[in-house]
Amino acid sequence: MNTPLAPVARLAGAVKRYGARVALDGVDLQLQRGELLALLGPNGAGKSTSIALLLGLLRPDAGRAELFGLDPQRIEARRRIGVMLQTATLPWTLRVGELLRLTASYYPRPRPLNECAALAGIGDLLSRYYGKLSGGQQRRVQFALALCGRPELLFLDEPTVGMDIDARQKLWMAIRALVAEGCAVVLTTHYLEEAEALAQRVVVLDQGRVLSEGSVDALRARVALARIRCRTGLDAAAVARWPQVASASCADGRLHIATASPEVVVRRLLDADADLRELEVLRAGLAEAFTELTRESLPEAA
Ligand SMILES: Nc1ncnc2c1ncn2[C@@H]1O[C@H](COP(=O)(O)OP(=O)(O)OP(=O)(O)O)[C@@H](O)[C@H]1O
Repeated sequence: MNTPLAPVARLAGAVKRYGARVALDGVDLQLQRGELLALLGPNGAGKSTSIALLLGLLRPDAGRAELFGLDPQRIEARRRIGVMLQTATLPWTLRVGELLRLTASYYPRPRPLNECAALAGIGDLLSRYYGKLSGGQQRRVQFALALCGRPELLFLDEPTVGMDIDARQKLWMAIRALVAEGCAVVLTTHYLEEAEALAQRVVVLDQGRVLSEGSVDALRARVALARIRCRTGLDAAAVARWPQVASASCADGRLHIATASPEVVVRRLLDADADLRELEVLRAGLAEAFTELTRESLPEAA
């Protein structure tokens, strides 16, 4: 019989307070080899604090944080991870190739420089000074630095902020290639389409607690919403008050509706507006599920 492998990262009942503020209130999460976990949640939910505990940058007030079954501050654990945080302080006066060689030298079994450059799409930037690159180019270099030690676990904290669409797509491809090699990834993002495109499992945090955990499909199913789009003269605010409508808003000249009862709402829309055009009914995406989940968790008084 196979013995289950120890998780590559684990928080168990993790509590973290900043003075009187409880940033994490008993969070459990686990990550296995080759798994991509998206950590989602509104601002202040506790995502960065969770990552800081797993990186050993902060210590939990109660509970445990482990990397590969070890204390995250142990060098044996740290050598096996790669990190791309939201802010990076790197020497501006070094060329990209120099930065990559320097960072790779800290690891016992680094990935060859050309391979890192190809994965991160920075082959043409190696002789440029880091400080003179654009924000999006700097993010790509930071990604190359995160993967150059051949990590078994990669932390990507909002990795594609500031990237154009092409750079984002290339980064997604590189992340998929790393996961296919067996690398585990913890990804935080506010772009829900990013989580949808990459994640096998999603953990939604809110106010320091795990609100939901499961596959992207399971999360969608839990919320069981559909999306309706159409061109209509109907007022979005009035439609939002219909009993079966979870939310309604106007964008790109169209009315966008989220509902658990699409058939009822479509019938009512067609009755209310004989000139209604371009009607579409789609399965809800992660964005609707996420909005619905975090809305449900608001206190009654709100
Ligand atoms: N150094 C600190 N001192 C005091 N409070 C803090 C500190 N860092 C975070 N907090 C608080 O802890 C809570 C969790 O913050 P955290 O940065 O983990 O959230 P987040 O989910 O990463 O948010 P964002 O999406 O905005 O990055 C918030 O209420 C935040 O205000």
